[in-house]
Amino acid sequence: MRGHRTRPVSGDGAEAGGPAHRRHRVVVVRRDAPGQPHPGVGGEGPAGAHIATTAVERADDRSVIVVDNQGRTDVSCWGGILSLGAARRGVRGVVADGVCRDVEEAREPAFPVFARGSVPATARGRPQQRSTGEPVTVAGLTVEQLREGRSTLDLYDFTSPGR
Ligand SMILES: O=C([O-])CC(=O)C(=O)O
Ligand SMILES: [Mg+2]
Repeated sequence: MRGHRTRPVSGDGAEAGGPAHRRHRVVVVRRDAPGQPHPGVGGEGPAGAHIATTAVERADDRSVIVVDNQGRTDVSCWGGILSLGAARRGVRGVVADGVCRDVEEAREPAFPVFARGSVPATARGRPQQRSTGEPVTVAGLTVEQLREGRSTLDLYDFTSPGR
């Protein structure tokens, strides 16, 4: 991701991965392209939840949240309230293919935010969240959320010991 201009905006970058022995899962958020408002999937459209709040609700201390805002830099896709909510749930960090705001509000909970930079412009009333939990392509990489009961070994077709 660094090679694609995503950089640590808040927190110690080394913290985002956490201890190597822990199994992390990824909660992914996909946003619509600029100028293409989406009617919403599963109640997450214009009348639905604010950006990434569903991801925060679904995440826990094994989670890294990935936000696909298609590299958009004119409006944020992550902010201080989201950082606070995610930090309280123990989320390990967020990687946003876009920009964030309220960077200083992520510092106090020491919540790691990786983004393309920061911008003051709120996401409120701007592009709408399309879905949570569906695969996304971020900086050329497809990121898929692990389903309950699956481990990273399954992604490589390895069999977990004892199965
Ligand atoms: O509206 C936004 O861009 C998000 C925001 O400020 C926050 O989560 O605090
Ligand atoms: Mg804010």
